[in-house]
Order: sequence, then C-alpha cells, then structure tokens
Amino acid sequence: MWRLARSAASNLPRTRRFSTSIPGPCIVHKRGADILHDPWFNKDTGFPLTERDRLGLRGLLPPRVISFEQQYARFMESYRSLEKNTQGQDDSFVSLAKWRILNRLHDRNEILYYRVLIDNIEDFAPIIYTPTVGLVCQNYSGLFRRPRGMYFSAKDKGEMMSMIYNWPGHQVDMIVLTDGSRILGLGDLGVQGIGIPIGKLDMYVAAAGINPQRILPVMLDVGTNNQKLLENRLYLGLRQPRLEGEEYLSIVDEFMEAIHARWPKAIVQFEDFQMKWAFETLQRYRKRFCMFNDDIQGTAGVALAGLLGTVRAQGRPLTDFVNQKIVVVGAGSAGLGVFNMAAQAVSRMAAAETHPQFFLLDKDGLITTERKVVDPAAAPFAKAPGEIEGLGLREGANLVEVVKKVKPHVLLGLSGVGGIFNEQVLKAMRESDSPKPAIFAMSNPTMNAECTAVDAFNHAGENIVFASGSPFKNIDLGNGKVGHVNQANNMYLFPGIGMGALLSGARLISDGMLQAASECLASYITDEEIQSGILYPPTRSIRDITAEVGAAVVQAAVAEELAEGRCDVGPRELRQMSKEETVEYVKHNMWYPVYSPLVHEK
Ligand SMILES: NC(=O)C1=CN([C@@H]2O[C@H](COP(=O)(O)OP(=O)(O)OC[C@H]3O[C@@H](n4cnc5c(N)ncnc54)[C@H](O)[C@@H]3O)[C@@H](O)[C@H]2O)C=CC1
Ligand SMILES: CC(=O)C(=O)O
Ligand SMILES: [Mg+2]
Repeated sequence: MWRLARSAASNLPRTRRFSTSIPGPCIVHKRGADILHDPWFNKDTGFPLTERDRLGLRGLLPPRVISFEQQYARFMESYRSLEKNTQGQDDSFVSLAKWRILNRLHDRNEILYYRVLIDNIEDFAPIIYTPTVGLVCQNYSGLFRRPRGMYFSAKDKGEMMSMIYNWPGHQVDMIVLTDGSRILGLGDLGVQGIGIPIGKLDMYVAAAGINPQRILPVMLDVGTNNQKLLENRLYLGLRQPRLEGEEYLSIVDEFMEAIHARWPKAIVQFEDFQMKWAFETLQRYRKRFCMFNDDIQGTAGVALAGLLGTVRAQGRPLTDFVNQKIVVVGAGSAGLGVFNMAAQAVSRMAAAETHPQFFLLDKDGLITTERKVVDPAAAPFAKAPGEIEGLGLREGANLVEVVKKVKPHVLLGLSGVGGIFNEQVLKAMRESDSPKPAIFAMSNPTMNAECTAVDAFNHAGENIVFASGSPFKNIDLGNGKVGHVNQANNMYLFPGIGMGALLSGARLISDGMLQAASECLASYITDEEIQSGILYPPTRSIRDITAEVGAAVVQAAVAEELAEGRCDVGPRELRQMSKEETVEYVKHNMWYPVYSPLVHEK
C-alpha cells in the first residue's frame, strides 16, 4: 500500500545532528609523526596537550591547541574566501578549486572533513558528488595525488583473494564498485571512474552515517575503449581495450568471491556500469550476494517516488498513476529500471488487463515491436503498431512528434544527452493532458541534463513540475512566484537502501525492500509541499530521510524473513521494533564525526 501521511517519527524536527554524546576512546597502534600522517587519527592542531604527551607528539605541532569548532570555522573561512576570490571565473576552474580544498582536507583529517561535509551538505554535495565529481573523473589522471580505495585490474586475475587482505581496514560494511564504463553521462572513463565510488561513499557517510573506516571504493580496471584515454600519456589505467564476454565476467566473479570471503556481510553497490553489464551482473549476483545496482534500482525508486508526486500535484488520487502517459527518453540501465519499477507499481494498483501508457525512446526514436533489433530488456516496453497507429505514430518517431501526439503527463530524460529537451520539445509539453505537466531532466552531470531549469519554465510554462539529476537553482518567475527545482537523484535512496540492508543483516536485497524505500521517499513530502511543486525533500534533510528510508528497508527485510540481524540485534529484536523504534535504531547507528580521545597500544 502507498502510505501518504508522514509517520510520527518524520514529524520530529529535521535535525542535522545525531549522537553527539561524549565519544569513547579510540585505540591507536602508532605514535608520533605516523599519527599526524594518518588522516583517520590526525587532529592537526586539535591534539590536547595530554594527548601530545601520551602519543609522542610534543614538539611536532605548534604549541597552541585549537578546538574542533575553531578548526571547523577556520576551514569554512578559507572555503568562503576561495568562493569570494574566484567569483566571475570559469565555472570548471572554480569547481575544481573547491574540490581540491575539500580533497586536501579529506586526505589530511577525515573527522574534520566529514563534519564540514555533513553540516554543509547542500553546499558540498555538488562538489563531492554530481556535477563536479564528473569533472574530477574526466581530469583524474592529472589530479591524482594519493590513492583512495582499491584497484583490481585484469592483470590481477588469480590474485584477488590475497590482494583483498592488503586493505588495512578490518571491517568493511559498504563497497561501491565501478568498472568505469559509463560514468554519469560522460561515457567510458576507464580507471578515472574511481571518483564515482569515492563520491557515492562520501554520500553514504554524510547521509546514512556509515562509518568511513568501514567503506571501500573499488575500481575494476578491465581496460577502456576510450581512445583518447588510451593515447593520453598521463592515463593511469590499463592501456588495453575492455575485456568482453566470459573474460570480463570471470574478473567480476573473482572480485565478488574475494570480498565475500573476507567480509561476508558487506553490501556491494554496482555503479555506472554500461547497460549490458549492469543488467547481466545484477541477475548474476542478486540472489547470491547482498548487492544492488544503483543506476537501475536506486534511480527507479527515486523516479517512481517523483512520478507519484506528480500525480498528487495534479490533484489526482495515487491510483490514477495507472492512467499517466509517461515518455522516457533513454532506454539504458536507468530508463529501463524506471519503467520496470513503474510497471510493477501499475500492476499492483490496476486490474490485470491494464496496460501502462509508457513510451520509450532511444537514440533511434520511439521503440516499437517493428524494430529489427530490440534489446531484450527494452522489449516489454516496445509499442505494438496497433497501440500507436491511432496517435499517428510509427517506429522511430522522433521526440517532438511523440510529445506532440502523446501529450504526455510526464517527460523524463535518462539519455545522457544534454539539451535534447529543446525549445520545440518543451513548447510541445504545453499541450500536455496534465494540468501540471512534469519534466524530469535526470541525466548527469549538469551539461548532460536534457534541459536546464530556466529553459523548462520558460518554454513549457510556469505550471510545470520540474526535476533534474544535478542541482539547479530555483527560478524566480516574477510577482513573488518561484519555479521550484527538485533534484531527482538516486542519492535520496541508495544510502538508505545500503544502510537498511546492513542493519537488517539481509541475505539479499529484494524487490520488496526497494519498493519500501521508494514508498517511504514518496510519503515524505506533504500535500502542501507537493502543491508548491516540491517532489523531493531538500538535500539538507538527507540524514533524516535516510533514517526513514533505512528503517523502511529494515522492516521490509524483516517482513520477508530475509533479515538475519547484526551484532547483538537479531531478527527477533528487529521484528519486535515498531516503525518509530526502527527509525531510532537506524539513527542510533549513524556515525557522527567528533574527535575521540586517542589511546596508544602497541
Ligand atoms: N538522476 C539520477 O539519479 C541518475 C541519472 N542517470 C543518468 O542517466 C543517463 C543515462 O544513464 P544509463 O541509462 O545508465 O546510460 P545508458 O548508456 O545505459 O543508456 C543511455 C540511453 O540513452 C539513449 N540515447 C542516447 N542518445 C539518445 C538520443 N539522442 N535520443 C534519445 N535517446 C538517446 C541510448 O540509446 C540509451 O538507450 C546518464 O547521464 C546518467 O548520469 C543515471 C542514473 C541515475
Ligand atoms: C546519479 C547517478 O548514479 C548517475 O548519474 O549515474
Ligand atoms: Mg550512477
């Protein structure tokens, strides 16, 4: 059932901080300069004098002790002056400068880094995540200073089971894995795609409070088909074409076995794999490991929550979702993931004979059963000629034609093609059958968005509902009216899916757990918010949202008897928790960055 009322727990104030009680001591097996060079233990000038004595740090730091709050303020001051001093300069230059200053802090002092990230997530998500992370990946070989995460390459075949023990952390809870083959909408970036797992895991720490000592970004370097990278003398990955077929799968298999052998309870998120491997690996592993594909499943849940929001925005009951005409542009892992989940929602809501009114386009236009070769994953959404003849449409019809003739309630882009929702397409949306047409330009990063927010409101009209994958500012429509810009990004779900799977100790991640996550996000927004065009909560509430989503996932895992529990909280205890208690349980398990007293042990 789709729940709409906000739960009692979500009516609590949207606080930004959790678990600020005095931290317990932290054991460190190093002394002196080795501590200063370890970003996990380093407190810079924040080491109290007693600790400097205990840890052999006396004389290695300037004498004055600076408090955590002062260090925080000092960093924010330098960040704000960077912003001021670079005003008017080239956007990419400024974004990279901001990323550098944050990355330097990340490399030096993780506790301070995560505190500034969590407390300023609205400002910093666009730097450590989309859109800047895309620019970072594109320039990674030149930007590289220190390694982060692990790299497994085609040359490591047969060695992964032992290599995995090179990772210094004893426990790993969350792994984000990519092969770099489809980084955002930027294509094959080979080894440079490592920036994505790093950015996603930063979001895990910020949103879900996953302990950063227990995260692992991973790059599977199986080569690249990006000729420019292969010719770039600075390129840091394997200089060979991508492995294909069984050779490719044997590398992924070996990696999955290796991580499972060392950390059987770790959750693995597959990210930014090209479509053929995204679907294939999901089918191959989802029953054997606790894993999910964020681009297929996380995106689908976020999009579905937004689509249900658009039904509410039209003043229609949720069951009217079955009558919505939805055009999706992009028949890749993300677009097909959205239609699959939307079709499941329709079949839950409607009579058996109801056919969803979904229209799917790829680079060759409208996909129909007449097409010579249709990808099996797209086939269920190919239109039969009989379904579209009445509309005057045919195989391969272009986007403008489709929008003009279908008059869709929703136009959703997951094509990776910047600007494809051009003036003509957006103007055609004025004739939509919906009183509040919805335009979702979900491709990332910003330059790959199907349209900008300004163009959407200018050309499609002020009564649209708008969402984009990367952030845009709200639009001033004049006369005190605001065109609200939503960020339809899987960041609203993947942290809660991962956290819920982890805390429930689920054996696998089921469709029911993903559906629960999506329903929870959909129910987070009030009717009043929906009426002003708000479909998703603001990024600054992401910890609260993630706590709710995580709890929904835990409860779904319990209901499906997939939960095996974690540490001293077994399935029985989880089953006995009310919804509110489950939310509190998730919040209680969220890590929050504070300096712990360090105690040396040999
Ligand atoms: N907002 C979010 O949370 C998410 C956004 N995305 C974005 O979605 C985009 C696509 O991702 P995937 O589906 O994984 O990629 P993909 O490569 O699997 O699929 C891309 C699809 O777009 C189609 N396409 C290419 N040019 C086109 C054109 N001119 N007209 C119509 N269709 C065209 C292709 O035929 C293909 O079907 C990327 O930009 C990615 O950043 C992906 C996941 C989540
Ligand atoms: C957001 C995301 O996962 C993507 O653009 O691929
Ligand atoms: Mg992705």
